[in-house]
Amino acid sequence: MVAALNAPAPTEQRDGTPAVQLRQVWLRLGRDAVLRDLNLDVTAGEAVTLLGRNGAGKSTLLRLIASAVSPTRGEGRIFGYDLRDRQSVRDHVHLLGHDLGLYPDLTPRENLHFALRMHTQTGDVDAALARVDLTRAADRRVRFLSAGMKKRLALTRLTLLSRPLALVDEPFANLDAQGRELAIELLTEARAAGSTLIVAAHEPELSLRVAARALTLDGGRIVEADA
Ligand SMILES: Nc1ncnc2c1ncn2[C@@H]1O[C@H](COP(=O)(O)OP(=O)(O)OP(=O)(O)O)[C@@H](O)[C@H]1O
Repeated sequence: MVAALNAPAPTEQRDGTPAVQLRQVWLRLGRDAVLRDLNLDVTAGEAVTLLGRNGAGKSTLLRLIASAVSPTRGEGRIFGYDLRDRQSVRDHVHLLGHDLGLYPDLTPRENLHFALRMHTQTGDVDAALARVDLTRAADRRVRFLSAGMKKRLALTRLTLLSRPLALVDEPFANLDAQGRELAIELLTEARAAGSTLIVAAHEPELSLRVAARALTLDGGRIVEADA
Protein backbone atom coordinates (compact mmCIF):
# COMPACT_ATOMS: atom_id res chain seq x y z
CA MET A 1 0.00 0.00 0.00
CA VAL A 2 1.48 3.32 -1.02
CA ALA A 3 0.87 6.29 1.24
CA ALA A 4 -1.28 9.00 -0.30
CA LEU A 5 0.39 12.31 -0.89
CA ASN A 6 -0.02 14.99 1.71
CA ALA A 7 -0.58 18.43 0.37
CA PRO A 8 2.47 20.34 1.59
CA ALA A 9 2.75 24.01 0.88
CA PRO A 10 4.51 24.34 -2.47
CA THR A 11 8.16 25.04 -1.83
CA GLU A 12 11.08 26.29 -3.80
CA GLN A 13 13.92 23.91 -4.48
CA ARG A 14 16.25 23.03 -1.64
CA ASP A 15 18.03 19.94 -0.34
CA GLY A 16 15.61 17.16 0.45
CA THR A 17 12.72 18.90 -1.30
CA PRO A 18 10.57 16.45 -3.24
CA ALA A 19 10.77 17.43 -6.90
CA VAL A 20 8.55 14.67 -8.30
CA GLN A 21 6.05 12.56 -6.37
CA LEU A 22 3.79 10.18 -8.25
CA ARG A 23 1.38 7.86 -6.49
CA GLN A 24 -0.41 5.00 -8.26
CA VAL A 25 -0.56 6.95 -11.48
CA TRP A 26 -2.33 5.46 -14.47
CA LEU A 27 -2.69 7.07 -17.87
CA ARG A 28 -5.03 5.77 -20.51
CA LEU A 29 -4.67 7.08 -24.06
CA GLY A 30 -7.38 5.82 -26.38
CA ARG A 31 -8.12 2.22 -25.37
CA ASP A 32 -4.70 1.50 -23.92
CA ALA A 33 -3.22 2.06 -20.47
CA VAL A 34 0.09 3.63 -21.41
CA LEU A 35 1.30 4.25 -17.83
CA ARG A 36 0.38 1.72 -15.15
CA ASP A 37 0.41 2.11 -11.40
CA LEU A 38 3.52 4.31 -11.30
CA ASN A 39 5.05 5.37 -8.02
CA LEU A 40 8.03 7.67 -8.25
CA ASP A 41 9.94 9.97 -5.92
CA VAL A 42 12.70 12.22 -7.20
CA THR A 43 14.37 14.65 -4.82
CA ALA A 44 15.45 18.14 -5.89
CA GLY A 45 18.93 18.03 -7.37
CA GLU A 46 18.73 14.33 -8.24
CA ALA A 47 19.34 13.04 -11.76
CA VAL A 48 17.50 10.01 -13.09
CA THR A 49 17.91 8.02 -16.30
CA LEU A 50 14.76 6.46 -17.76
CA LEU A 51 15.43 3.36 -19.81
CA GLY A 52 13.14 1.04 -21.74
CA ARG A 53 12.35 -0.30 -25.18
CA ASN A 54 10.53 1.65 -27.88
CA GLY A 55 6.97 2.19 -26.73
CA ALA A 56 7.73 1.48 -23.05
CA GLY A 57 6.22 4.81 -21.98
CA LYS A 58 9.28 7.01 -21.36
CA SER A 59 8.17 10.02 -23.42
CA THR A 60 4.65 9.76 -22.07
CA LEU A 61 5.94 9.76 -18.49
CA LEU A 62 7.99 12.89 -19.19
CA ARG A 63 4.92 14.54 -20.72
CA LEU A 64 2.84 13.60 -17.70
CA ILE A 65 5.42 15.08 -15.30
CA ALA A 66 5.42 18.24 -17.43
CA SER A 67 1.61 18.31 -17.09
CA ALA A 68 1.17 18.07 -20.86
CA VAL A 69 -1.17 15.13 -20.15
CA SER A 70 -3.11 14.43 -16.95
CA PRO A 71 -3.26 11.12 -15.09
CA THR A 72 -6.41 9.08 -15.60
CA ARG A 73 -6.01 7.79 -12.04
CA GLY A 74 -3.66 8.48 -9.15
CA GLU A 75 -2.02 11.70 -8.12
CA GLY A 76 1.19 13.58 -8.54
CA ARG A 77 3.00 16.65 -7.30
CA ILE A 78 5.86 18.60 -8.82
CA PHE A 79 7.72 20.69 -6.26
CA GLY A 80 4.61 20.37 -4.14
CA TYR A 81 2.23 21.57 -6.86
CA ASP A 82 -0.57 19.24 -7.88
CA LEU A 83 -0.15 18.02 -11.46
CA ARG A 84 -3.57 19.47 -12.22
CA ASP A 85 -2.22 22.95 -11.40
CA ARG A 86 -0.71 23.11 -14.84
CA GLN A 87 0.54 26.68 -14.75
CA SER A 88 2.48 26.21 -11.50
CA VAL A 89 3.96 22.95 -12.74
CA ARG A 90 4.97 24.51 -16.05
CA ASP A 91 6.61 27.42 -14.23
CA HIS A 92 9.07 24.91 -12.76
CA VAL A 93 9.63 22.53 -15.64
CA HIS A 94 11.47 22.54 -18.93
CA LEU A 95 10.51 19.68 -21.26
CA LEU A 96 12.89 19.02 -24.11
CA GLY A 97 10.82 16.50 -26.01
CA HIS A 98 10.94 14.90 -29.46
CA ASP A 99 9.45 18.13 -30.69
CA LEU A 100 12.25 20.44 -29.63
CA GLY A 101 9.94 23.43 -29.29
CA LEU A 102 12.05 25.67 -31.52
CA TYR A 103 10.57 28.37 -33.74
CA PRO A 104 11.57 27.35 -37.28
CA ASP A 105 11.21 30.80 -38.79
CA LEU A 106 13.36 32.45 -36.15
CA THR A 107 17.14 32.18 -36.07
CA PRO A 108 19.02 30.40 -33.27
CA ARG A 109 19.92 33.79 -31.80
CA GLU A 110 16.28 34.91 -31.91
CA ASN A 111 15.08 31.61 -30.43
CA LEU A 112 17.38 32.00 -27.42
CA HIS A 113 16.52 35.69 -26.90
CA PHE A 114 12.83 34.83 -27.13
CA ALA A 115 13.14 31.96 -24.63
CA LEU A 116 14.94 34.24 -22.16
CA ARG A 117 12.30 36.95 -22.59
CA MET A 118 9.48 34.46 -22.03
CA HIS A 119 11.04 33.51 -18.70
CA THR A 120 11.99 37.12 -17.82
CA GLN A 121 15.60 36.03 -17.64
CA THR A 122 18.84 37.41 -19.01
CA GLY A 123 21.79 35.40 -20.31
CA ASP A 124 24.75 35.44 -22.65
CA VAL A 125 23.22 34.26 -25.92
CA ASP A 126 26.42 34.61 -27.95
CA ALA A 127 28.37 32.51 -25.47
CA ALA A 128 25.60 29.90 -25.45
CA LEU A 129 25.70 29.67 -29.25
CA ALA A 130 29.50 29.50 -29.35
CA ARG A 131 29.41 26.73 -26.76
CA VAL A 132 27.52 24.45 -29.15
CA ASP A 133 29.39 25.53 -32.27
CA LEU A 134 26.46 27.48 -33.71
CA THR A 135 28.10 30.91 -34.04
CA ARG A 136 28.25 30.70 -37.84
CA ALA A 137 24.62 29.54 -38.01
CA ALA A 138 23.39 32.05 -35.44
CA ASP A 139 21.48 34.15 -37.97
CA ARG A 140 20.10 31.44 -40.25
CA ARG A 141 16.50 30.35 -39.87
CA VAL A 142 16.20 27.28 -37.69
CA ARG A 143 14.22 25.46 -40.41
CA PHE A 144 17.43 25.31 -42.47
CA LEU A 145 19.56 23.76 -39.73
CA SER A 146 20.42 20.06 -39.60
CA ALA A 147 18.76 17.80 -37.02
CA GLY A 148 21.95 17.72 -34.94
CA MET A 149 22.29 21.52 -35.03
CA LYS A 150 18.70 21.87 -33.83
CA LYS A 151 19.39 19.44 -31.00
CA ARG A 152 22.47 21.45 -29.99
CA LEU A 153 20.38 24.62 -29.97
CA ALA A 154 17.67 23.03 -27.84
CA LEU A 155 20.25 21.72 -25.37
CA THR A 156 21.98 25.08 -24.99
CA ARG A 157 18.58 26.72 -24.45
CA LEU A 158 17.91 24.24 -21.65
CA THR A 159 21.18 25.18 -19.95
CA LEU A 160 20.59 28.89 -20.44
CA LEU A 161 17.12 28.75 -18.88
CA SER A 162 18.18 26.55 -15.96
CA ARG A 163 14.68 25.54 -14.81
CA PRO A 164 14.23 23.70 -11.50
CA LEU A 165 13.23 20.48 -13.29
CA ALA A 166 14.57 19.52 -16.73
CA LEU A 167 12.90 16.62 -18.56
CA VAL A 168 15.01 15.56 -21.49
CA ASP A 169 13.86 13.05 -24.08
CA GLU A 170 16.66 11.36 -26.02
CA PRO A 171 19.31 14.07 -25.66
CA PHE A 172 21.84 12.08 -27.69
CA ALA A 173 19.66 11.37 -30.74
CA ASN A 174 20.92 12.98 -33.96
CA LEU A 175 24.21 14.08 -32.41
CA ASP A 176 27.68 13.14 -33.65
CA ALA A 177 30.33 11.87 -31.22
CA GLN A 178 31.46 15.38 -30.29
CA GLY A 179 27.83 16.49 -29.93
CA ARG A 180 27.08 13.61 -27.57
CA GLU A 181 29.98 14.62 -25.33
CA LEU A 182 28.72 18.19 -25.47
CA ALA A 183 25.25 17.00 -24.44
CA ILE A 184 26.78 15.28 -21.41
CA GLU A 185 28.65 18.48 -20.49
CA LEU A 186 25.55 20.66 -20.86
CA LEU A 187 23.34 18.33 -18.83
CA THR A 188 26.03 18.06 -16.16
CA GLU A 189 26.17 21.86 -16.01
CA ALA A 190 22.39 22.10 -15.78
CA ARG A 191 22.54 19.79 -12.81
CA ALA A 192 25.43 21.68 -11.22
CA ALA A 193 23.38 24.86 -11.59
CA GLY A 194 20.66 23.24 -9.48
CA SER A 195 18.31 21.61 -11.96
CA THR A 196 16.78 18.25 -11.18
CA LEU A 197 17.12 16.04 -14.27
CA ILE A 198 15.11 13.20 -15.73
CA VAL A 199 16.65 11.89 -18.93
CA ALA A 200 15.03 9.29 -21.21
CA ALA A 201 17.64 7.62 -23.35
CA HIS A 202 18.52 4.57 -25.39
CA GLU A 203 22.23 5.03 -24.60
CA PRO A 204 22.59 4.05 -20.93
CA GLU A 205 26.38 4.25 -21.17
CA LEU A 206 26.04 7.98 -21.93
CA SER A 207 23.04 8.91 -19.85
CA LEU A 208 24.27 7.18 -16.70
CA ARG A 209 27.32 9.46 -16.76
CA VAL A 210 24.96 12.37 -16.08
CA ALA A 211 22.13 10.64 -14.25
CA ALA A 212 23.34 7.60 -12.35
CA ARG A 213 20.01 6.51 -10.85
CA ALA A 214 18.33 4.28 -13.42
CA LEU A 215 14.68 3.34 -13.80
CA THR A 216 13.49 0.93 -16.46
CA LEU A 217 9.98 1.08 -17.89
CA ASP A 218 8.28 -1.78 -19.66
CA GLY A 219 4.68 -1.68 -20.82
CA GLY A 220 4.13 1.54 -18.84
CA ARG A 221 5.35 0.05 -15.54
CA ILE A 222 8.58 0.62 -13.66
CA VAL A 223 10.13 -2.84 -13.75
CA GLU A 224 13.60 -2.05 -12.46
CA ALA A 225 14.81 0.66 -10.14
CA ASP A 226 18.31 0.93 -8.75
CA ALA A 227 17.24 3.12 -5.83
N1 LIG B 1 -1.40 10.21 -28.13
C1 LIG B 1 -1.36 8.88 -28.01
N2 LIG B 1 -2.48 8.16 -28.20
C2 LIG B 1 -2.47 6.81 -28.06
N3 LIG B 1 -1.36 6.11 -27.72
C3 LIG B 1 -0.22 6.79 -27.52
C4 LIG B 1 -0.16 8.21 -27.65
N4 LIG B 1 1.11 8.60 -27.37
C5 LIG B 1 1.80 7.48 -27.09
N5 LIG B 1 1.00 6.40 -27.19
C6 LIG B 1 1.39 5.01 -26.93
O1 LIG B 1 1.98 4.95 -25.66
C7 LIG B 1 2.99 3.96 -25.63
C8 LIG B 1 4.25 4.59 -25.06
O2 LIG B 1 4.74 5.55 -26.00
P1 LIG B 1 5.99 6.45 -25.65
O3 LIG B 1 6.22 7.37 -26.78
O4 LIG B 1 5.80 7.04 -24.31
O5 LIG B 1 7.17 5.36 -25.56
P2 LIG B 1 8.74 5.56 -25.43
O6 LIG B 1 9.19 4.66 -24.35
O7 LIG B 1 9.06 7.00 -25.29
O8 LIG B 1 9.22 5.04 -26.84
P3 LIG B 1 10.48 5.44 -27.77
O9 LIG B 1 11.69 4.84 -27.12
O10 LIG B 1 10.13 4.77 -29.07
O11 LIG B 1 10.53 6.94 -27.88
C9 LIG B 1 3.13 3.45 -27.05
O12 LIG B 1 2.43 2.23 -27.14
C10 LIG B 1 2.45 4.51 -27.89
O13 LIG B 1 1.86 3.95 -29.02
